[in-house]
Amino acid sequence: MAARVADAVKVYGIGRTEVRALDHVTVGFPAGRLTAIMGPSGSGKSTLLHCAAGLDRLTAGTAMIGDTELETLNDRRLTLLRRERIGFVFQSFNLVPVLTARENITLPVDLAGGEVDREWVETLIDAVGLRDRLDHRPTELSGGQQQRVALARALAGRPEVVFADEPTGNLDSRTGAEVLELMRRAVDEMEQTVVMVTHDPTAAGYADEVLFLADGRLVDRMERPNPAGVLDRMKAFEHGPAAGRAGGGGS
Ligand SMILES: Nc1ncnc2c1ncn2[C@@H]1O[C@H](COP(=O)(O)OP(=O)(O)OP(=O)(O)O)[C@@H](O)[C@H]1O
Repeated sequence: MAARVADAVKVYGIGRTEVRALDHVTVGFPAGRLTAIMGPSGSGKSTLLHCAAGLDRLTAGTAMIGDTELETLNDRRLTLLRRERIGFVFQSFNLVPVLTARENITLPVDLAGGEVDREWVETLIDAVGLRDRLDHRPTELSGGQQQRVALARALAGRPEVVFADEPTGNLDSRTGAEVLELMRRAVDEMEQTVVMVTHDPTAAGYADEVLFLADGRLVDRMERPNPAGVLDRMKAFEHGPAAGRAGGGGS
């Protein structure tokens, strides 16, 4: 497993304002696969992604990247682990506005003090189709181009796993499809591992497996998903997880 959580509990707030965002979730994210996390709004998708990626800490349970238990790391070592071993893609691209596309792509590796693998970066630049936009700053790029920069940036350090939170949430469907195809290629052709939160059954259709959350619990999973099947399963969950289990077909 590239990453996993075991018996993961995340509670926000205390007393009357307490929200149990993750309620004993155990799940692994296999290396060399694209896993999608779906579920209704508020079901804990982003919380699971953030805790698995070391952006936030669990209240109880364990989160692991490879063989490293994140609970054993202090904040400084957790930051280093994120820099050195994880790639991130966010809905809002999160590029540095004053840097060019090329500088954005190599920034995390530069920050980690690592050697930039020039050949690999050139491969990524061609893979995401940005060769003719490298000297542009983010404001001079379309949303789809910005997200392709963000994806190349996430992959630049050959991370053990890329975590993507609604990577196509700000893109139209055609541009979103381009980004999803690139994530698929990163897995199939570059042996990368991607974990993606999405609301979109079409996006989930690019995954090897879809995990379904409801009320902070893992309620179902689907191998080799197709968008129609994912949509059906989602509709069932909108009427409660019990309905989802009863109505969902095989996985
Ligand atoms: N920082 C926080 N403080 C308090 N409650 C929070 C915080 N972050 C999330 N929550 C709550 O935890 C629950 C799970 O939130 P989370 O963002 O993980 O859900 P989600 O499935 O990603 O939702 P969405 O699809 O709407 O983004 C929700 O009830 C949310 O209101």
